[in-house]
Amino acid sequence: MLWKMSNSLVLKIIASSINISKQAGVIVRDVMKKGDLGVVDKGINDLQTEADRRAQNCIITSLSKQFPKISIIGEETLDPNDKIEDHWMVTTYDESVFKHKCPEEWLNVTDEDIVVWVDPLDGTSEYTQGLLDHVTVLIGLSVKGRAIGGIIHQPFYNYEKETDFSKLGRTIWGLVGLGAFGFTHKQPPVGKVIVTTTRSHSSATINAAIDAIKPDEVLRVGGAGHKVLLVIEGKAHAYVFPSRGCKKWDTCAPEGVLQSLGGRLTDVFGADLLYDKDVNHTNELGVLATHDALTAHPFFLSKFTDDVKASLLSQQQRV
Ligand SMILES: O=P(O)(O)O[C@H]1[C@H](O)[C@@H](O)[C@H](OP(=O)(O)O)[C@@H](O)[C@H]1O
Ligand SMILES: [Mg+2]
Ligand SMILES: [Mg+2]
Ligand SMILES: [Mg+2]
Repeated sequence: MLWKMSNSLVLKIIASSINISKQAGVIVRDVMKKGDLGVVDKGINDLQTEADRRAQNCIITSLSKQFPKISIIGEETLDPNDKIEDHWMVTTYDESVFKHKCPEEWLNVTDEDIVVWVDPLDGTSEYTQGLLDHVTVLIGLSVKGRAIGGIIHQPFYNYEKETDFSKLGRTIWGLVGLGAFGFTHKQPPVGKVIVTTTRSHSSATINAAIDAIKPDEVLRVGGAGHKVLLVIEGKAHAYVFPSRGCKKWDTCAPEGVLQSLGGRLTDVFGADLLYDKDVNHTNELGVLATHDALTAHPFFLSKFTDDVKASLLSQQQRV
């Protein structure tokens, strides 16, 4: 136990969150298997299911038990009287994380520096429509307001080939300074431009921004986590979303993983997203995520016209 105690707080949170995300994935699959999704309408085009509620209870209860002094912010507003089942409490670590040396920059991080952003089920609308590979569980780690790592658990990975529900799923994690694990990192094809964007929250501004890029292909899919997976697996060069609506819990884990691989996620103006505990939860000025911080990111940023930027600023002012 002593060797575990000597690990950095950052590695411990990641190692714990990996196992917690897998349990949340079990919950998400179980609710689907039972078939009663318990859908609640939270607003326009914004659903919550029993799986969102149970998975968030699992994640928050487990993380706050293990790390009582860190800040944890989850997407769902839950009933404090919800029943927490015993097996939702995860206290184990993914031991493989401790084979890595914590990057020096994260060695002295303290509880007060940390905010964990939790999206218990990203892609809820797609979950209710049976687009199961769009669904992820996101646990993002921010330190002093910046996303530095995270877990993207995809509970239905392989569902088109694998019929045994208990064998489904994969867990990708990353930490800036260390890299990302649990999948094969690929660069997107050279000589063409592929972008991914929303399938269910489109707008004239988003379409105008995509037209200006003149992409060879547009992948309209659900889930912020899923879109960033497309970028890190080389299926898209960029996730383009010049609109408000995406939240900090949608972007923190994907940003942490993407950055650990040399990619970048910013708003449409190229500014870093901030993840302090008192920050506005909405990414008001949109999201751009690209596979490469140095060349692709400036290229896509340069394609946002003044009209697209003005539209985002005017939406922000109306809030
Ligand atoms: O966790 P949920 O509510 O499913 O997260 C949403 C995001 O908030 C939303 O931005 C995404 O929109 P698009 O798919 O239209 O880009 C949605 O897919 C979910 O990830
Ligand atoms: Mg939601
Ligand atoms: Mg989400
Ligand atoms: Mg969600």
